[in-house]
Amino acid sequence: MRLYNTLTKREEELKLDKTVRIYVCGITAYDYSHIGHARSAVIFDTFRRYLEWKGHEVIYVQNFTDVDDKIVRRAVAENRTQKEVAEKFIAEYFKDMEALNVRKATYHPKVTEHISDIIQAVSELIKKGYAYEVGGENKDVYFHVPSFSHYGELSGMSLEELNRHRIEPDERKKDVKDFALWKAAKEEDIKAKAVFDSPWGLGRPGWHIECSVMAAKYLGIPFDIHGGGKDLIFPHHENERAQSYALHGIEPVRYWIHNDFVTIKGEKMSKSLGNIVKIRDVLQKYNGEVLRYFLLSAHYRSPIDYSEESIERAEKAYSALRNTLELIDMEIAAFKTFGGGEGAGELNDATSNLSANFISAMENDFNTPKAIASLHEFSTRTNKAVNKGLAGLEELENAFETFLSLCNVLGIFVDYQRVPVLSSELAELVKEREEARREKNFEKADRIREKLRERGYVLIDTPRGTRWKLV
Ligand SMILES: Nc1ncnc2c1ncn2[C@@H]1O[C@H](COP(=O)(O)OP(=O)(O)OP(=O)(O)O)[C@@H](O)[C@H]1O
Ligand SMILES: [Zn+2]
Repeated sequence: MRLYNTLTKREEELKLDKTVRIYVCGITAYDYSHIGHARSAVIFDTFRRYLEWKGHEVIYVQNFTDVDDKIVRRAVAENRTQKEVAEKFIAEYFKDMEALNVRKATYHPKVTEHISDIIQAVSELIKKGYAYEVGGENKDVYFHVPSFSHYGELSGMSLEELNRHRIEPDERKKDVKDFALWKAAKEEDIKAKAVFDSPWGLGRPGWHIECSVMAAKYLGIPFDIHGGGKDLIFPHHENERAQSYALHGIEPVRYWIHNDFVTIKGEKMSKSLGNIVKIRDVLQKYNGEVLRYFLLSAHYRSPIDYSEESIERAEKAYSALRNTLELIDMEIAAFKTFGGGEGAGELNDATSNLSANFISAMENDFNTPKAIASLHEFSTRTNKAVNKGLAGLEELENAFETFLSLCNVLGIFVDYQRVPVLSSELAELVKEREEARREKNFEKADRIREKLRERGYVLIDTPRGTRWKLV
């Protein structure tokens, strides 16, 4: 599989062992999640599903930032604690993710549950000469950027550009680029109960150190893949790499993978711009799988623009795939109930093309829109073959299995309920009804239709005979 690596800035052949270790930055839990957050979650969940489908074991870690300025601000405004705010939005996040078929990670570590690991890492960075303390009773600790010679390589920023970014201004810093590993407690932090005891007094971790520490703890260093939205490349991932490299003395991550944004009228969806669409707002109107399909319908390294029209288009396309799945399944159930189904093998070619094209798209920088196009090509061909009565039982079963398993790789139709084979009693009724229709006894035909509906089946009349599905 080839993937674009942000660190080397080119596509590379992924070299993976049987076990693949992935870390993806999670949300800062201070508000409901929007569909920009959903994109990152869905893309990396799909990546995980694909690797598992290929036979890998995936250890997947996604953190929660549960202590941070924005959480503290909200807690103080609402007279609550940091923990209360974070716990609420973590629970809401899980609800949203469930609707999108985003599986739980192997581990979902939280910052507040790793304070002692973080303190240990910060102490070590000081000991190794990469970090320094400033201040009085409660101290700040900064990472000294000039002490790490590879700084800037991930984001590809020059020293000049880096010096222009005045993050965390503090005249006590030795260099403008230095960033916080540990932050001395402020009044607000104490109010929100967001402070911890440390060798530097009361305070809390800076943002970046959490990911270095939790990734190393759950995955070991180096690990295979680090993901996140592209807004995280700088400063978050640049700083994370610096910390981990300094701590472990080696390149900490083998492949850095970043997704582009969900935009709205061409602008990044973000809380600060006030143009967000919450996941749950979309779910009011659309099935979670439709939103998921929409998010996968663009290449992960291109922006995707959300609008009412674009999600509606996704819904139509999603339904077309679902209809084909059902069409195949109904045909299988009919053959299994009534016999017949010798086909000319017309579908076998469509199925093997589907497999080949889907895999080649995914292997080529995880091209989900191309993979989706291969599903639609298959769908068109299959609809034609089935409707013309050219598809036999064996080829249909083969087509069904392949099609569903590839859709499941994308995380759609994961709870698909098979169309059942009819019991001999119900099969007899269906035959009687066909007979009644031939005799133009529509009253009887309707009575039988009603009877089957009561038993949970909807009947569909086709030129090839009766088909049915679950109500
Ligand atoms: N519009 C977006 N499109 C795609 N991914 C996004 C978008 N906004 C955030 N992400 C990604 O979602 C994950 C969680 O982000 P985080 O909680 O830091 O966002 P945030 O800073 O609270 O969001 P916002 O940008 O709205 O303030 C990160 O991987 C981030 O890159
Ligand atoms: Zn992170």
